[in-house]
Amino acid sequence: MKAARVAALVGNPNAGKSALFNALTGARQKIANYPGVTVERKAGRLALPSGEPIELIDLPGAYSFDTTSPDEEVTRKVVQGEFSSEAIPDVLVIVLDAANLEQHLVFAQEVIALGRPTVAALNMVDLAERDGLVIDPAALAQSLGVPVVPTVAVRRRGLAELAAAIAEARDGTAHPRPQVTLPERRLLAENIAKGAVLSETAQHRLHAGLDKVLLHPWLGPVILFGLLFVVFQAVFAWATPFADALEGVLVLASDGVRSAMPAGFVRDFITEGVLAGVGSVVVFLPQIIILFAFILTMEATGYMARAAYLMDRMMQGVGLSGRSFIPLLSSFACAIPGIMATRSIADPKDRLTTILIAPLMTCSARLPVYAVIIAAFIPATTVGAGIGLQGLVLFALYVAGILGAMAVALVLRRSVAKGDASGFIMELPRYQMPQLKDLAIGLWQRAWVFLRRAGTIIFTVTVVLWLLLTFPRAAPGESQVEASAAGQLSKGLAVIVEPIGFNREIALAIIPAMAAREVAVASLATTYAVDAPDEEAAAAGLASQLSSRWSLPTALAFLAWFVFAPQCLSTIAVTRRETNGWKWPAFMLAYLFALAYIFAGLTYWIAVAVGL
Ligand SMILES: Nc1nc2c(ncn2[C@@H]2O[C@H](COP(=O)(O)OP(=O)(O)OP(=O)(O)O)[C@@H](O)[C@H]2O)c(=O)[nH]1
Ligand SMILES: [Mg+2]
Repeated sequence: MKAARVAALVGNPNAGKSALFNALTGARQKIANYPGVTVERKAGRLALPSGEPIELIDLPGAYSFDTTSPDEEVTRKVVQGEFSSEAIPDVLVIVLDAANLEQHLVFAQEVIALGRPTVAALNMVDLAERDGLVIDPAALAQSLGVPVVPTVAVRRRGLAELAAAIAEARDGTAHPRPQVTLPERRLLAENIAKGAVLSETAQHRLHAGLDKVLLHPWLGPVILFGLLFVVFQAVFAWATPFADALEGVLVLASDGVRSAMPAGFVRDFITEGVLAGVGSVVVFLPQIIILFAFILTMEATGYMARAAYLMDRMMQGVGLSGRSFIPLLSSFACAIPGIMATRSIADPKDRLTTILIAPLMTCSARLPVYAVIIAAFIPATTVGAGIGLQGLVLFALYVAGILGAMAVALVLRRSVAKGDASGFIMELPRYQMPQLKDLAIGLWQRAWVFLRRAGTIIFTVTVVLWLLLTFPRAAPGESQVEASAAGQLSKGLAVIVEPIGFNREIALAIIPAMAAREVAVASLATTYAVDAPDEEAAAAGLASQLSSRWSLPTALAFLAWFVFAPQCLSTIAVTRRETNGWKWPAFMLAYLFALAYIFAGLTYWIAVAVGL
C-alpha cells in the first residue's frame, strides 16, 4: 500500500473549494462569491489524522471535463494526470454546494466515474439549512458510491472528518464505472438530489417549483415574452389618465399665461418654448414611472437574473453570452450605464460587440418619442382579447430594436469582432418579495433623472431652438418657420430626408434630438406652436397637431428612424472613452444612421405602396 501524496479539490465554480483549501491548509487563497475566482492550480500542505502530511491541490472550478476554457482545462489535465511534470492525484475530493446539489451532481458523476479514490465534501450545508433544505449525507453516499462528509468551510466545520475520509479513501480501491452521457447525468443528478433530501420547507419547495416553470426551456421564454408584453400594455393603458391630466394642466397654464400677459416676446417664449416644448416631454413622466416600476420589481424579486439565464442561449446564438444581458438590460434605461456595465465582460470582442449594439436597446428617452407618435396615429382600440393596439405597437418597436441588435451582433461577430461565444453559467439569487421602500426610492431616482433632464438639457436645447425658430421675424403673410434661422438651416437636411418621407419639421427635429432624444418631441411641439396660425391652433396638443399634419407613412417612418438612430452625443462620448478612441464611436454612428435611413425609407415606401 503506497502512501497518498496528493489530493485534489474538484467541483463546480463557487462550490467553496478555495475556502476548504484555505481551511484545511491554512493558506490564503482568494475566495469570492462569484464563479471563476480560481483560475490556476494552487498547492498546500494538509495534515492527515495520523499526522502524515499530504499535498492538497486547489483547482479552478469546472462544469465538465470536455471543455474549451483554459481554466477548466487546467482542472482536467491535473485530474487526469496529463501534466508530465506532475503526479496524478491519489485522492479526488469533490466539493458540492449543498444548496445547489442537483446542479453540482452533474459534474460530480463525471469525476466519480473516473473510478479513482474519491470523497465528496457536502459543503455549504449551512446555506442549504437556511434555505430550508436538509440533506441526508448517508443517502447521498449510498447513491454516489463514495463517502460524503458535510462541511461548512467558512466555519471550519467537518474539516477533521474530511481529512479522515481522505486518509481512508487512499487505502480503499475504486473501480472505473462507465461514463454516461450528459443528458443521462442530468437526469440522474435530479433523482439523486431528490433522494437525498430529508426535509424541505414549503418555501424551498415553492422556490424550486417556480424555477422549474420559469426556467423551463420553452415555457420560460414564453412567460418572459408574455410578461414584457403586459408591461408595454400597461405603459399605455395605465398611464393615459395621468398623462391626460398632466396635459390638461399644461393647457390651463398656457391659457393662463396668454390671458394674463401682454402679447410679445416673453409670452411667446413661455407658451411656445417652455410650456409647449419642455411640457410636451414632461407629460410622459407617468409612462416612465410605470415602465421602471416593472423593471425594478423584476430585479428585486430575483426574476431578472432568471431572465438573463433564459437569454443566455439566445445570446449564444448570435455570438454573445448571458454576460451581455445585464449591460443590454441597463441600456433600456439609458445606453450610458449600459455601456459602462460592459466592463464586466472579460472577452474584448464580446465587450466591443455589446457596446456597439447597446444603443439599439430602446432607452427611456425614446419612450416619449414613440408614445407621442403612437398617441397621434394609432387608434386606442383593442385587437381582441382586450389587447390594446397602442401597447402592441410600442411592444413591437422595442422588439424591433432587440431583433435589430441581435442581427447586428451576428454580423459583427463574423466580421469586425470575430470570435466564438463563451459559455456563462450564473448562480441564481433567491426569490424575494420586493421591499416597497426600495422600490419607491428606485422610482423616485428614475423620475428625478427624467425631470432633471427636462429641466436642464431639454430645456436648454428647446430654448435655443425656439430662438432660432423665432428669428429673424417673417414678413407678414410669410411662414415664420420657413423664414427663421432654423428653417433656413434645416433646408439642406430636408432635401436629404425627403426620400424617406420626412417633412421639414422632422428634419428640424432630428438634429437637436442628438442632444437628448426627447428633444425630438419638444422640438416638434415648439415648431408647431410657433407655426400655429392662431391661438386656438397653438393650444391644441402636439398629438392632434401631428395627426392633422402628417401622413401615416411619414409617422411610421419616423418611428422606424428612432428605433435605430440617432443616438445621443453622450452615448458617443462614453463609447469613445470605453473603447479608447474615435474609431468605434464613428463606426457606431455611421452604421446606426445608415440603418435608420434604410429602415425609415423602407417603412415609408412600403406603407405608401400598401395604401396606408
Ligand atoms: N456560508 C458558506 N459560505 C461558504 C462556504 N464555503 C465557501 N463559502 C463561500 O462561497 C463563496 C465561494 O467560495 P470559493 O472558495 O471562492 O469557491 P471556489 O469553489 O473556489 O470557486 P472557483 O474558484 O470560482 O471555482 C465564498 O464567498 C465563500 O466565502 C460554506 O460552507 N458556507
Ligand atoms: Mg477557488
